[in-house]
Amino acid sequence: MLEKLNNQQRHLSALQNQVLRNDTASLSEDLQQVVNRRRANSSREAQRETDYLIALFCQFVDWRNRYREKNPLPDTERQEVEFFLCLCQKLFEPNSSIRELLALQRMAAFHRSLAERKAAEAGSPDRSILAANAAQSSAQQPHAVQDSSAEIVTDGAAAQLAAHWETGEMDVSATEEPVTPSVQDVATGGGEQESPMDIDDAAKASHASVFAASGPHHARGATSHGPPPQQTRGAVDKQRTLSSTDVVMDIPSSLPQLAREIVVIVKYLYGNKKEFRVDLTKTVANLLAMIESDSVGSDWIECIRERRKNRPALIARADHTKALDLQLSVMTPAHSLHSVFKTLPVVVKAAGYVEISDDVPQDSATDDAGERSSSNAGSVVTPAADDAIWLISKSLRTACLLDKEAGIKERVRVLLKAIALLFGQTSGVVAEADWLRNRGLKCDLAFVLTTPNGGQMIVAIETKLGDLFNSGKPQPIVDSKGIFKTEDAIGIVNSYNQVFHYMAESGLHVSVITNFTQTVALRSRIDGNEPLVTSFDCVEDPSGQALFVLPYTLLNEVCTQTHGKAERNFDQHDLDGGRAVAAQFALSADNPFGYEHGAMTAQGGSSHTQRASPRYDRDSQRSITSFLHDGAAQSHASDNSLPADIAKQLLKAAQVVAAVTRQSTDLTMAEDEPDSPGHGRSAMQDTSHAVSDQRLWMARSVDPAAPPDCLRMREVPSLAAVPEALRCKTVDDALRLEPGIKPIDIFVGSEIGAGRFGVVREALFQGLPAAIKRIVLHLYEHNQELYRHEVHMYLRLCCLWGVAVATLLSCGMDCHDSVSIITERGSHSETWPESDVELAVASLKEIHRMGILHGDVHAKNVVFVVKDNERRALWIDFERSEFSSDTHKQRKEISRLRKCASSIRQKFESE
Ligand SMILES: Nc1ncnc2c1ncn2[C@@H]1O[C@H](COP(=O)(O)OP(=O)(O)OP(=O)(O)O)[C@@H](O)[C@H]1O
Repeated sequence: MLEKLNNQQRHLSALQNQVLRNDTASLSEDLQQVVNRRRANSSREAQRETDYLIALFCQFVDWRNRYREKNPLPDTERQEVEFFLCLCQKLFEPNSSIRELLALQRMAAFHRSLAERKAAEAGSPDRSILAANAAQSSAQQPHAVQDSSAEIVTDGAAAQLAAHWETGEMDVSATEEPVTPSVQDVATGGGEQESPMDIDDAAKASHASVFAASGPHHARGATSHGPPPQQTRGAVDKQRTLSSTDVVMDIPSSLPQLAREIVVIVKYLYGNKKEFRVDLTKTVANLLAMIESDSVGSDWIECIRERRKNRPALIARADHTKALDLQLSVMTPAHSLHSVFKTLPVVVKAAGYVEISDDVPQDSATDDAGERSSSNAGSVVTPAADDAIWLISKSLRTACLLDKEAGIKERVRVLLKAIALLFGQTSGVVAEADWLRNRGLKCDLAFVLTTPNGGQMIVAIETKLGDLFNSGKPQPIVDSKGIFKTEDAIGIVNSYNQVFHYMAESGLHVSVITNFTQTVALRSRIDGNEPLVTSFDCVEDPSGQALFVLPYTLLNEVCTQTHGKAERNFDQHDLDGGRAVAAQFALSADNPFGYEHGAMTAQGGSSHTQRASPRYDRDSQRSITSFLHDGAAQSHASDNSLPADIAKQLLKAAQVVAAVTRQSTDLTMAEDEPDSPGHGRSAMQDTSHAVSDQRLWMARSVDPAAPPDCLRMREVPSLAAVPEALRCKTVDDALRLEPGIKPIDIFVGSEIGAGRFGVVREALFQGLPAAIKRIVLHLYEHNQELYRHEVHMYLRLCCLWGVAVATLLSCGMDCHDSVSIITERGSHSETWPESDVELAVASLKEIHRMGILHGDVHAKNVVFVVKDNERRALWIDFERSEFSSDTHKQRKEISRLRKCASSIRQKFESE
């Protein structure tokens, strides 16, 4: 029997090594599947690698921005932290070695059980067999596992890294290093271990192999030497003792691959090899030390204990910059979602805050391919360890697309609960489901959970909306022409009500925006367990570019009431009516953004209707207003009336549209006008724009002296543009107008500029006035390069943000095939007085002092802001900037600026 087990074990050793070598020919079917799937994924992943890197980049920038708020310029240490983030992130990637890890893990678990059985049969562990097996497997596959230290470079090895820099690859295939024992070798006490080991020793050694990377290794090469295995063993004794229930994860075996990927990312981040001074040894050591020490883990465990004591208190974060929080909060492309959820126990273990045991029955969660989740093998988080963690792990796996059997409600509910547990309070959510869909994930609802540290995680759910609101019968939400239908919109709203209800149950603070075939934006705010969801917002954005938060309820009400039938499709008028009300809200004196932002939003909303599109001309605006007018009027029709408060809202909304779009010169309608007898019917009957009713709100003739629409669009209306009577004075006012509406993280407004890259729009980014430059990657082959360059330069100039350079608020992968650069928004100087010129010159000099030439000095690339009562000139558009301290070129840039400014001034004066 012993001999049989021994043979089996040997066989497994061989298999495992084959997995590691990607030699699948003679693998068992099971393992072959794992490897094949991994390969398939790799190619798919490879296709989106660039996008993914950009997405990653975006996250890093976000993170870095926050980090740098408190810290000055980047230095080696910080780069290391970023590296650490990369490493964390890469652990999740399907095409990283995670699957291999899982396969290994499974193998190792199997090994352990074999060994245990063997030990049980023999009465005591037969150490010699373990040692013999390991020695044999080691002999069979001397190079099966690369020495991870080969990839761990020290500063001294930077030159060697630089040699690989051009290709962005590290050669990990050949090594002359002594072989680090494979996971199995270690698990079986093998390798060059001479003294026999028991199972715990094996686990220890296994863990030690994890820590092999944390030693003071050197990169391979003429001057570097890997640590002899004996040294690694020496480190073992210092490690904490692990029990036999510890998951055996051979992180070092995956490090070569991880490190290679990370090198690509860092290359992406830093571009310039001279700046690359990352001590990987230290970085990896940090990561591993963290895993080992449980330092992060203990924080978490404390938090979770707290939470358990005081349900449903939210988990307070001990340190948001570390471990799991980071790992899970790094933007997770949809594709990786599966891995995240499937491997959560492993990840949890990696964060070192939960015991993982294979003592409990294995979970039967299945993935969408119907097979057993590989994360189950040998590693199930026990409820005993912590029920919260257990719930998280289990729910995420079962809820997120993995368990087809569970009812949708259950899935959503469990998922949200799990998220609440995991993230505690979440906020600020913007997602475009299309973005996910385009990347191969079918989903109806996408959340981007913003964790307290600002990281984000996309969670996608295929809700089959119909299931939620129509007793399991799916309903199309668009008709054959792709038009969004009213009754379906109602259904969607109802279904989201359900979702929001679950959120409320979970104590989440979540806003949601999601895209359907046509853009649909929904949002809700939930406070504690009291949902404040009384209405939803819905908009179809014709450009497909913008996200707006608009009043759905009103829209729907207006639509059905005015047109009689619910089947009527929403059209632009409906939507614009919605925008008008949103504008009204935004203009309210108490809107959370303050007036200025609100005005911008309002302008964004209303000027949206003004765009050059044939449907957004002045006539269209007129008809919008008429439409609202009619709606209000209809409320007073004898048998089909709108509630008075809705009518009032309509009135206000129309007035705001008129006011904001400067068509209100003869605005005479008072708020109580709809009460006038006879008003409604006639207005309703005559829906043309030329209603000769004196109550018509539109200016009857367009002021010929008024600037053309395209110019007007750029103006931010002043508060004075909104009649006093129309302004909301209190939050209650605003909420009464449109209950439930609150600003969200990103408002994208009208176009404010255009360049080679694409279109720049005004935006509100987390309440700040911003400009979002959207770059469609496929439009121009160098777009990606330009984008990277520009972001890179912004980063280089981070110490001048808000002083001489516009702050880079965010950047990264956007929906569709585009990337965005979001910067703080300023305004151009119209007349370029001498004082502005001097400000701009001073800012330019600051940039020069940083060793950078702007490269595209032009008046349009300077915007002005007022901060601390001080006017500042901020430079934008760094796509053509370059590193140079050439004083001649610097002088040239300054004189060019002066020339540009003075010609604009002269032109202005002559006009
Ligand atoms: N932060 C900002 N604040 C205000 N306006 C901005 C901002 N960023 C960009 N814009 C507007 O958008 C225009 C185009 O932006 P930018 O120059 O960055 O784009 P581009 O595609 O690189 O243009 P170009 O081809 O001219 O280099 C600017 O001239 C400016 O009017």
